Amino acid sequence: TASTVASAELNRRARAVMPGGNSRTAVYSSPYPIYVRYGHGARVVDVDGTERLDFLNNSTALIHGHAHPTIVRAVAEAAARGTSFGMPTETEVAFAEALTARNETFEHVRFTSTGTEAVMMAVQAARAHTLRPKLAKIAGAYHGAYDATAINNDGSGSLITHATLGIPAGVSDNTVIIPFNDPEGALEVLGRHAGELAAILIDPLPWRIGLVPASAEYLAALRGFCDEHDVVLISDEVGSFRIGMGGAIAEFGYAADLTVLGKVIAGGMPIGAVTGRRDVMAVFDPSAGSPPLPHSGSYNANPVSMSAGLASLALLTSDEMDRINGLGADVRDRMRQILADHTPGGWTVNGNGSLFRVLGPNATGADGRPVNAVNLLSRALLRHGVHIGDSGLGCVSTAMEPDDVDAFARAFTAAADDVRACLAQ
Ligand SMILES: Cc1ncc(COP(=O)(O)O)c(/C=N\OC[C@@H]2NC(=O)[C@H](CON)NC2=O)c1O
Repeated sequence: TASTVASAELNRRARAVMPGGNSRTAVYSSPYPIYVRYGHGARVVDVDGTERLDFLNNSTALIHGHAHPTIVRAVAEAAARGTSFGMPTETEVAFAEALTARNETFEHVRFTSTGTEAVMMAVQAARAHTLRPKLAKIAGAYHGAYDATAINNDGSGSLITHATLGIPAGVSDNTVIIPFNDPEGALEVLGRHAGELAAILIDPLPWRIGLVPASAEYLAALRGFCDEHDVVLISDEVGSFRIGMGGAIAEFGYAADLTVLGKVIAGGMPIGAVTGRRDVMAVFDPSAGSPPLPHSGSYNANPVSMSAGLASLALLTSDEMDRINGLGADVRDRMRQILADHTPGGWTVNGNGSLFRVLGPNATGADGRPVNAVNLLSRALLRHGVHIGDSGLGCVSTAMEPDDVDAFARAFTAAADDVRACLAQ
């Protein structure tokens, strides 16, 4: 097993100055995370010098892998001209044109620095447009750190409202929870709040529920309800936009009123975007005096993120999307076969396009205690030179070739054997 001494020492220093030594819950790992020294293409090298294949790619944001030369050049050239200004730049206009060209429902767009902010502004825009207070979201779905959405966002699927600690009733009372992929159940809940709903917020391929796609019947039911009651349908595609050239809900044959984007659209630089119907986006328009919904942010549309975005979208051609979606299907099939051949069963591999998520059984360890089999698998993969999320999330990047999928499969086989040895026989 590769040394992690340098990571342990860095974490000791980190704990002295940060809660748990951590700035981002999803990156935390006990007893300590592995610290990265640098990444290149499909690989990352840690501070102890160990190289691994990176199939997590920073929670799938790095669709072109690490330090892609075109993106590095775009970032460096932009930074050399100044990293941010109190005035707009041409790259903001060019990126807005490139992004809105990807889907005919993207009539107007507005930039933020994170997906969380974009979700927040989409919900606020829907409330300002409809002057209604309530937001409906899918039980279990994650939409970032905005408190109105940090309710029932842990993948549990329970319709019982449970909010992140400290969220006041004044916030959680305005968030309505609907079941996922249950058209009748969702319409029953929505019908009880019809006149008070500003928006229905969905992720068409929700991570925490297991990366299972929204069904056509479910999307049709929500679309129909929104049309009937003038409710804004918001598709949060921070993670799922990458499954098709126009995004996820378009791939599934439906259209949202607003779409929230992030991650891959800037290929590794901080980014978020709200895009959609011109009449809803008009709440942000300051040209008629003060806008109904003012929205600022020190780095909104900063030229470095905009330049990285132009480079990322230019690299995300239809051929490249088809290629990584093909590799994604191959990696999901390989994992299913390996788990079937090398473990006692109870595993599922879900995902669309270049995304995957491995779900495992509630297992018992050799010591008779319950174990999180997916966590065991992700740790075993780290020992065999591959990084995926500790919840089983991962993806293929455009920096990958079939040889990388072969190397992944070899490591996955060894990791599956390790997991089997850890489980009660
Ligand atoms: C659908 C969706 N909406 C909003 C966000 C927030 O964007 P951000 O502020 O740019 O991080 C995100 C951001 N990150 O998703 C991370 C992803 N989502 C998850 O639910 C899990 C986190 O749980 N361990 N693992 C992950 O890596 C998102 O996926």
